Amino acid sequence: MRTTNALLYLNGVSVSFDGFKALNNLSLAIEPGEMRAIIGPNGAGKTTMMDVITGKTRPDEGDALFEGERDLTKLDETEIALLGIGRKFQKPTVFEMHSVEDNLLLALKSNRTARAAISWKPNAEDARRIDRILDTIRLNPARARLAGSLSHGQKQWLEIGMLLGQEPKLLLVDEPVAGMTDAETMQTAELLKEINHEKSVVVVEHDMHFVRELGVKVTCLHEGSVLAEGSIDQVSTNERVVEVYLGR
Ligand SMILES: Nc1ncnc2c1ncn2[C@@H]1O[C@H](COP(=O)(O)OP(=O)(O)OP(=O)(O)O)[C@@H](O)[C@H]1O
Repeated sequence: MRTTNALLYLNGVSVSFDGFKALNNLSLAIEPGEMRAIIGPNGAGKTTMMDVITGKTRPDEGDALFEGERDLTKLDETEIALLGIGRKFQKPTVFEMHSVEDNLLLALKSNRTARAAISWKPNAEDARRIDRILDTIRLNPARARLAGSLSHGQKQWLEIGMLLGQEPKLLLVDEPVAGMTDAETMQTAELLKEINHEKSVVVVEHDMHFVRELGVKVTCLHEGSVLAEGSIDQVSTNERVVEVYLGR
């Protein structure tokens, strides 16, 4: 097996559905501490890539190495989550009838093994962690509110907070700003930049204002492989990217 210093290294990954190649020899490396934005037209393979990283989909070919040694293609979804890869899906799935704070407590609790979770009581350290997360996700003033009463954007932030409660090393975030107001979108960029001080992040997003605001390296996928990679200015002026994605 190859050795790599990358946190996440996809090498020649292919996935076919009924003969259709959703991923086609995809190679990509995310460095430790990096935040990467992934863009690309509908059907480019972004979700399938996330599914391979999280063990939901097994590739037909290729490796997916985490921290240089763990082959994600040999692990199941739970094992991959325990390794420190957390995923946030597009639609928020917070517990609407619980308070913001209790949602975060539940996330901390579910981070325990089933046996340890039964008798788990939050201690002072857990309380500090929840305070920190609430500050990061801008929901400290709303900590006692029912999650169901939050705006769509706030629910997305709460779910990002719940993900942080699991203490992942790498966060995968799928279209976080879809349906957000412009102000929420810009705040989400700030929030992810803060999170990136401590964690690596891969964010899939169509909103190019948001991607520009992130100010990170961008990868454009097309037909299951990398079409272009570089700064937002390099990628957004790439002729092929304009042709297949931005110019539509
Ligand atoms: N389980 C499946 N069975 C059959 N085809 C699938 C399956 N999952 C994905 N595909 C196909 O694979 C291709 C890649 O899909 P994928 O969802 O990864 O793209 P995407 O880049 O995430 O698109 P979007 O921006 O619309 O979310 C699409 O053509 C899709 O129809």
